[in-house]
Amino acid sequence: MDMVENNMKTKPLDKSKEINSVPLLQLDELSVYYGENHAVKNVSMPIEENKVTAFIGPSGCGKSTLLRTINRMNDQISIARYEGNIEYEGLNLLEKNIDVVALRKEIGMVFQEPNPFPKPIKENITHALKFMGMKKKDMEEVVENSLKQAAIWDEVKDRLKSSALSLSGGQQQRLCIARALALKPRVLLLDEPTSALDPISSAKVEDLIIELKKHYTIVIVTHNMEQAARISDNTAFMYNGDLVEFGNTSQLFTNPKEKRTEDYISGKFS
Ligand SMILES: Nc1ncnc2c1ncn2[C@@H]1O[C@H](COP(=O)(O)OP(=O)(O)OP(=O)(O)O)[C@@H](O)[C@H]1O
Repeated sequence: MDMVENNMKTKPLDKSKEINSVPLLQLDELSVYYGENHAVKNVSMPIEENKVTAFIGPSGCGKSTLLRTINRMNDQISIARYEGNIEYEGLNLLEKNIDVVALRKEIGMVFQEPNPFPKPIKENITHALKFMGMKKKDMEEVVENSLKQAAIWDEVKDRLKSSALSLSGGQQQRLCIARALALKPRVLLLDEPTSALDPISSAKVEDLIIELKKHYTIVIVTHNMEQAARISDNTAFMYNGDLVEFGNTSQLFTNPKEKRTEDYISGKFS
């Protein structure tokens, strides 16, 4: 996908936080400010391809800000500004000339509250495809495939013309995931995608995330440490804007290197 006017080279990266494979995204000395508030402080970490990376940490530590910076959602906040690099395919995604619309197709996002359009189920998928000029017969295939990938096809295939708002919260969230998948992203950013759902719906979304990582790279913000332990391969623990510890999830949960990580995962503070 062509996301820039001119191809550009990024400066050499700090590889100190790198893990075994070549990462799809590399965050390098990334800082995000809201006015004077330094919300994310010099974060460097890799995001591996076809893995689930979880961001955990107490409320206000900068998890969502970090997530939203990856596909430039924070551009919509006038007082937000950032420094550093997010390297992806040889580009720095924070450069001004990045086409953020193309970027958000390639790095899609699903939010905490399911937010389907108040339109028929099928139109939730086809809405963006129409704008992209896709032919009707190609759309049928994309609708079916993306609903199947989001593990909701069997539940909706006979009611595609019903309003998306007639679905349960968990079904709505899987529809939102299908809507993001229809744009053929490489990366999915999930901001607490199960926190508004009941346990059964949450479990379905967790199963779906594990299935989706075969084809997509997933980054998830979660307050739920059991969830991070269950579904993620790598975990970043943040505290007060700092990346305190990053590493393999089972290692971080069973043998954390930092005292603050240990205190957080053992429930000494929340
Ligand atoms: N739109 C905004 N405008 C100004 N400041 C913001 C904005 N969004 C977040 N912040 C500030 O940035 C810091 C980090 O917030 P952020 O929402 O990223 O944390 P979080 O770890 O995701 O929290 P939570 O778990 O409660 O969602 C906080 O100090 C917060 O007040």
